[in-house]
Amino acid sequence: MMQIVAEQIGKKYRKEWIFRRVDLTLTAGNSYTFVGPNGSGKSTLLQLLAGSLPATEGQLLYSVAGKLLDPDDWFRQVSMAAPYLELVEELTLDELLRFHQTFKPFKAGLTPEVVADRLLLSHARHKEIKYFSSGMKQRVKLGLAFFSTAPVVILDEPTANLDRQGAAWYHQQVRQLSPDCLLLIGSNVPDEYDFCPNVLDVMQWK
Ligand SMILES: Nc1ncnc2c1ncn2[C@@H]1O[C@H](COP(=O)(O)OP(=O)(O)OP(=O)(O)O)[C@@H](O)[C@H]1O
Repeated sequence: MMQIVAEQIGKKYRKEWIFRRVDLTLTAGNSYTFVGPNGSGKSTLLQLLAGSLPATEGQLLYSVAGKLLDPDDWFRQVSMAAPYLELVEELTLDELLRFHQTFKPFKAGLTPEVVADRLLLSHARHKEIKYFSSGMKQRVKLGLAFFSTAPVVILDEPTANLDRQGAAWYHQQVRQLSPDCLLLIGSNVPDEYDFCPNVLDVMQWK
């Protein structure tokens, strides 16, 4: 079983501590939402937990069935969607899905064609991502996270840019995630995490 443990982690930018002494044990099969006001550190903490930003102090551990993973292999465990993570704009949707699949496989039976269909974007398969609307791009980012085999799914502001239909799609998909995955959300919108029993306020780590 996948587990992420944070021991006394802290992050400092220049002279300002964004958070300190964060102790967490995040276990597969659960979802956790990090909440807090704008600028409180939700995105920074999610990027640390994803292993994509280094901590200033403390230690982060990834383990599977009690066995520690090499930090170089963490990225394989994680699929992350966030407004600040860009898609490759020059590719068509079809090309992007094929490219993505080469380093993060989709779940069994999900071909790029099926994924495009699940994204409600079959009509846009041959359109370059740069011509997608912000809501279409957001659906693609979420889909790459939802449909990959990575056991850790991290969603920062998942319904940003989504219209009502897009938000309904998000709710439907997030509830269909495998019960064994570890889901981490960063949010200020209660509707985005109404299904999530573990809500953690980042202000406690100031
Ligand atoms: N690269 C950086 N250099 C300096 N300061 C940074 C950097 N990235 C983030 N910060 C600061 O860290 C703090 C936390 O930012 P972060 O984006 O994690 O907050 P957030 O809770 O996700 O906010 P929001 O709800 O607005 O998305 C902010 O004060 C921000 O200015």
